[in-house]
Amino acid sequence: MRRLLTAINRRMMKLLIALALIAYVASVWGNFVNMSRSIQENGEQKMEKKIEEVIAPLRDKIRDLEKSFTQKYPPVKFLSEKDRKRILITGGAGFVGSHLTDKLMMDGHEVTVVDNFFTGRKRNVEHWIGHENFELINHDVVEPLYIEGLAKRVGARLLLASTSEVYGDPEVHPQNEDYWGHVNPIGPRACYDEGKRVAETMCYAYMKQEGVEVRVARIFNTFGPRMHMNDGRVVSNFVLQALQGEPLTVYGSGSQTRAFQYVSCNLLSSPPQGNPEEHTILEFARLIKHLVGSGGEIQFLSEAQDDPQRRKPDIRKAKLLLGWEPVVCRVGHKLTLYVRCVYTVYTWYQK
Ligand SMILES: O=c1ccn([C@@H]2O[C@H](COP(=O)(O)OP(=O)(O)O[C@H]3OC[C@@H](O)[C@H](O)[C@H]3O)[C@@H](O)[C@H]2O)c(=O)[nH]1
Repeated sequence: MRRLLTAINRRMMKLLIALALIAYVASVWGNFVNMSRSIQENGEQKMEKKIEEVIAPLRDKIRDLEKSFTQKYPPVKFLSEKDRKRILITGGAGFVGSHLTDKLMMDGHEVTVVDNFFTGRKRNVEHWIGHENFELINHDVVEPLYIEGLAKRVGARLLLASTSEVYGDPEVHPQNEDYWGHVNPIGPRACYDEGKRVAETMCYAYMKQEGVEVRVARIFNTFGPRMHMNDGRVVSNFVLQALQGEPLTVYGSGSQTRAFQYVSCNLLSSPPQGNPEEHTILEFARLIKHLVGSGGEIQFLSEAQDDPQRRKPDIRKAKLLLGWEPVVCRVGHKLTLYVRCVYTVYTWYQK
């Protein structure tokens, strides 16, 4: 009996040991499985993180692309086939050109912009990219006669964007359409001034010889959003200098005058184009200083050679024949509107 019990106990012992062994192996195995699972999970997380890092910028790109597909364009008028014009704007991605592009697009015309992007910027017209009425071509129109030839071939009317610089340092004040100007042909400003004068000459010669319809707009000092910050003109210089707390650089005594025109006023077409509200450069410097509220002093530098001393457009003819006058910086509203316009540029630069 004792022997039987001992045998049973022994068996039980063996069984218990076997069970304990199995439990031990199972727990070791369980730990091993857990460990390898957590290693795997860790690895997966790391991998997921890496994939996410690679994918995130792609996802942003896709979102941008989707946005551009569903892009909302500025409101465009509907024009019938008969009234809708096909218009080519050379330099249409530049400062003035892009505002003209906006106006003509919103008026419902088909606009093709050709620009070599030397000074023009794609972002100035990017809000039209993809619109069915809009085309953007990167091309250098080196030869104005090419454009005149094109105008002749397709029977188009040609508008030349000329400048008040064709009057040089004027001896007639204010300057009207009939004044021939007073330009130093070998001075530092000559290339620009004479370049525009010869462009006018060629357009008129082409009109006489080939019967191409030509218009010339002599644009006076223009400012507004999309102006180049570093082109050295007085509006950009003063606004930037004031924003950076630097002295405002006035060339000469500052008694020379200009009549500044807000860019959108230019687009109502009439030669010459400008705001007949005349200010001295010193007044203008004080105005900017006051607006920006900077501590920058006014610094007088030496006078620029051949700098026109007085400039202001005579807009009587445009008013009489075309009913045109600047609407934003209108005469009579003096400083309030004028300040608002300068402020627009200031906020544009701040952006
Ligand atoms: O930092 C400056 C810059 C300019 N000026 C003065 O401010 C006046 C205006 O100078 P800008 O260079 O802005 O403009 P300008 O009138 O000389 O020429 C302008 O005229 C008509 C446009 O067609 C031309 O593109 C533009 O250059 C000038 O008397 C100039 O000497 C300063 O006193 N300080």
